[in-house]
Amino acid sequence: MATGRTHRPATRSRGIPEATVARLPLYLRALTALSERSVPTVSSEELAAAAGVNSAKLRKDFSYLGSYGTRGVGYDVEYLVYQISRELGLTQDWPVVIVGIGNLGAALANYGGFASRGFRVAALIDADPEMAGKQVAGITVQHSDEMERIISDNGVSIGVITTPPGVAQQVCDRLVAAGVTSILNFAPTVLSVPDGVDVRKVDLSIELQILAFHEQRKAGEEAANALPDGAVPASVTRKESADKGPDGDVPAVMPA
Ligand SMILES: NC(=O)c1ccc[n+]([C@@H]2O[C@H](COP(=O)([O-])OP(=O)(O)OC[C@H]3O[C@@H](n4cnc5c(N)ncnc54)[C@H](O)[C@@H]3O)[C@@H](O)[C@H]2O)c1
Repeated sequence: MATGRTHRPATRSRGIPEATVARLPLYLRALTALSERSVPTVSSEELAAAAGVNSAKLRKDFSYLGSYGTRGVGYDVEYLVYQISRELGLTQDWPVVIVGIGNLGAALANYGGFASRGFRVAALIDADPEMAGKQVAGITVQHSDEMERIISDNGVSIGVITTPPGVAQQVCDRLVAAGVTSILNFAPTVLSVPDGVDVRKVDLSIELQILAFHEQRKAGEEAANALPDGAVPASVTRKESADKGPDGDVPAVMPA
């Protein structure tokens, strides 16, 4: 769901392209489901379908891991889970801090899925003195005055920003100065970071706007199909042209 990009070259240090890295979590999710059902091996076609990826792309991706499968048998599920987890750095514990413990920050803190994937919520930080000392998801919220000490004490390298957008850059700057080198940003703002810091942005409203665009297009196609050959649906034409950007050929999907 992350829609952002990382501030890194397209190829990682060990020669794995960024696009392959982005697909590894999809394979891992599908493989984990197979592992939970005690399925021992899987063909590239089955795994590609489960991960929603083209099977030729999957084979190419796995070749970067040095995993080629066995003809007629497929890939060993457990070994691939291990290989991908190792490649993604998930075989080690990653302490994470969440900054901004409002609706979203508290919901993320309460989400059990992070810990099972190797991400431990080490601290919750908020600027509101009323929030400091409160328990959220069994963790005591700490005041943002303590941010630098908390990051250093817990060896945190990943920070999650769920503050209002107006303060997100300032929070990001403090996180980076304190030693955080990866940021997951939920605030609808573009963050500037120095080289060596990765930022991923999650924005559900942009995802919804893209879906709205596709819904509108499908509705237009249905209306066109319902008309006799050659006729143009006037209302749809008007709506589409009104929603196009300045170039005329791109939808005006505005950032949140
Ligand atoms: N990415 C998405 O899909 C998505 C979805 C929902 C909300 N959001 C965004 O997430 C953010 C949080 O939304 P919310 O509904 O939880 O808001 P909220 O107002 O409930 O919570 C924000 C929290 O941040 C704290 N805060 C403010 N300034 C701070 C600072 N300088 N340092 C530390 N904490 C600070 C506030 O005290 C508050 O507890 C907003 O930017 C919102 O736009 C994103």
